[in-house]
Amino acid sequence: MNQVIEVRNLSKRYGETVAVEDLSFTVRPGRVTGFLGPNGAGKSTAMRMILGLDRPTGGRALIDGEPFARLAEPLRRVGALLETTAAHGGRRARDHLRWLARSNRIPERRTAEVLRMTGLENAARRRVKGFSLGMGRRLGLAAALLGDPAVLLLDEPLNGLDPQGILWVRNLMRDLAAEGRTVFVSSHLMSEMALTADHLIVIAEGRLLADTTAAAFVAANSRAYVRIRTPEPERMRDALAGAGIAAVTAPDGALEAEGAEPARIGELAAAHGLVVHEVAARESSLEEAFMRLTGEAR
Ligand SMILES: Nc1ncnc2c1ncn2[C@@H]1O[C@H](COP(=O)(O)OP(=O)(O)OP(=O)(O)O)[C@@H](O)[C@H]1O
Repeated sequence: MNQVIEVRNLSKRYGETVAVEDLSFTVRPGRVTGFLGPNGAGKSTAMRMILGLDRPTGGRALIDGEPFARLAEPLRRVGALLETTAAHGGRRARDHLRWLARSNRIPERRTAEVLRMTGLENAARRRVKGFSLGMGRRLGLAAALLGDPAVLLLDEPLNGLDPQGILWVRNLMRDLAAEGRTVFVSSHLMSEMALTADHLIVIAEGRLLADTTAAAFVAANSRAYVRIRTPEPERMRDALAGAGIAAVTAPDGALEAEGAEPARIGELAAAHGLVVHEVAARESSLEEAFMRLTGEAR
């Protein structure tokens, strides 16, 4: 079993709306792959097609070389958490999992294991309709883990979780990948994925924008610079240029200089008799880089 998710020229249209357009990528085991895109980018639609819940208008998605619909006992091969994953509200958490286990010939003792893994032991006998959003997500994860699957697809698993819950899910995903599983997780937050994912697949408006390691994305998109505020920006810019330091003007009129430390800039200002109101080392955020990248798609 190679545990690879393969998406080839996948497209989906809803009437006039293009949800996914000619998307191709491969998701490999042993690492967390983040599936990133702004709201409405087509992440959920692509995941639903991989899981055989939506029919593509073009292309195909394969898991272990087969369409999901052809996998025998799918819960034992692929665990999925979708934004719409729901349990019957009147059911108790444990009974919901037992019912799922029975339908996939999964031993009943596994339900206690996944309830423990997801921190729901004490809620096992509670009815699902009384669950908080975070507990519902935990129950969804418990269901995804039930069949001990080698492939996991998680659609926005961090939504609705408190900081503790976010940390817990992040560690869980990393552990699952370290065990050699394929972990494919969608998010609209770059900052979150930079902390969790080893590899990134970025889409906007249904199209692929980047397929890269998270480290390469961070290196390519984080920019260190020094922000300088002065009443004489033109003279400051000349002084910087004279020292071979390039600077650009920010929308608020401050200068942003690259390739020099704040101390060097302070010394230059003093040497030229320039008044400065601010000299600060800054780094552009990944969220900005992500917005630039996905914004350019428009
Ligand atoms: N059943 C549907 N009928 C019509 N249009 C749909 C349907 N499902 C999705 N769409 C449209 O397809 C596009 C992609 O939606 P999708 O939910 O896949 O995006 P997403 O990246 O998962 O966004 P989000 O982060 O908001 O969940 C959107 O324009 C959406 O309105």
